Amino acid sequence: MTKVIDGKAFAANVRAQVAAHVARLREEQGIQPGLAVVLVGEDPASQVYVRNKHASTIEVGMASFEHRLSADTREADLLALIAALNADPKVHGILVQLPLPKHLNSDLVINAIDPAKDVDGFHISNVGLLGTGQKSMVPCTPLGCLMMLRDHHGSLAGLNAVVVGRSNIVGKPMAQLLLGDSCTVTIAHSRTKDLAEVCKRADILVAAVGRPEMITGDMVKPGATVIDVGINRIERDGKAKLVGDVHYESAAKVAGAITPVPGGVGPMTIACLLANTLTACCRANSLPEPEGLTA
Ligand SMILES: NC(=O)C1=CN([C@@H]2O[C@H](COP(=O)(O)OP(=O)(O)OC[C@H]3O[C@@H](n4cnc5c(N)ncnc54)[C@H](OP(=O)(O)O)[C@@H]3O)[C@@H](O)[C@H]2O)C=CC1
Ligand SMILES: Nc1nc(=O)c2c([nH]1)NC[C@@H]1CN(c3ccc(C(=O)N[C@@H](CCC(=O)O)C(=O)O)cc3)C=[N+]21
Repeated sequence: MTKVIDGKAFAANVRAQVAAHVARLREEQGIQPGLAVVLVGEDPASQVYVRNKHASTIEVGMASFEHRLSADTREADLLALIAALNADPKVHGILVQLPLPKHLNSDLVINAIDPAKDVDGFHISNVGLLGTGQKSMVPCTPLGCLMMLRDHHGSLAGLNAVVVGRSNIVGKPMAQLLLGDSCTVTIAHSRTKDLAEVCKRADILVAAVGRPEMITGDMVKPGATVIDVGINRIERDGKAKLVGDVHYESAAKVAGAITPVPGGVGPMTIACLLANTLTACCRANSLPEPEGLTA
């Protein structure tokens, strides 16, 4: 029987652990973790996502600071806001929603965030720390995937992992985390030859491509664990629908375990954002970090 990995339930459990830790921090230390989210422009998908994040932040007892800037915001003004958030002791985590409008240099903006407050783990310092196996802030989506994989497999050591996609926000950090857990890692991308054959070797197959239902059952090794990171809004039979990068129906027939979309990786991403904010707050105050919520 194929196991459906319930990311929604898993995420609820992570959020409950975060909430319990936050309550203790407030009672025992008088400290409230705070998360600032910066949204530039009016991309509708980003707006939904930012609203969800705000609600979850409040729900676990953290302070939420939202900054909505117009699409034509000047780079200097965005950098000034980041400098103010870096200096604000009530803010322990800063997230700048991506993608940014084209006239803004996202590398420059991300690298302006204090690495200790970079709860996305995108700052060059955190990328370097992760790559060298040092303590860092770990990107939320790959961290969520890792938590589900560890829960399902116990040890990942020696397993063949294939990550399809090499973006800085998902594919590359995912590969680093799997390597950190001693998988034999392959990173596939748009120039990979015979993608089906490469995927078919995977005990763990992570799809982060951004192409609706591209990974089909015939590309999956029988019994493999399939993690679907994709979030694609498509129209089918005249209705709007959310689908992953994996063709769920055919892949689920072959896989040993699989994450659905919605209800898989997405909810874990938000839960890990809260976990990272809590971790950042504990580090900022030289307090013990939450256990089981970091990589
Ligand atoms: N659930 C969640 O929390 C999150 C979900 N997402 C979703 O995950 C998906 C990936 O996001 P992201 O990493 O930002 O996307 P990017 O567009 O930045 O990267 C996509 C990657 O897929 C590769 N790719 C594209 N086409 C093919 C192909 N035909 N065969 C093999 N590889 C291909 C690209 O290769 P190349 O480098 O050669 O161009 C690239 O490396 C999206 O659907 C996104 O919405 C993203 C973040 C969080
Ligand atoms: N700086 C930055 N950090 C990010 O982590 C980041 C970002 N920018 N830009 C956009 C992507 C995308 N992303 C998602 C998070 C949660 C869901 C999520 O909760 N999805 C629900 C469905 C939600 C729905 O119905 O729309 C689910 O899969 O069940 C989706 C997508 C984070 N991203």
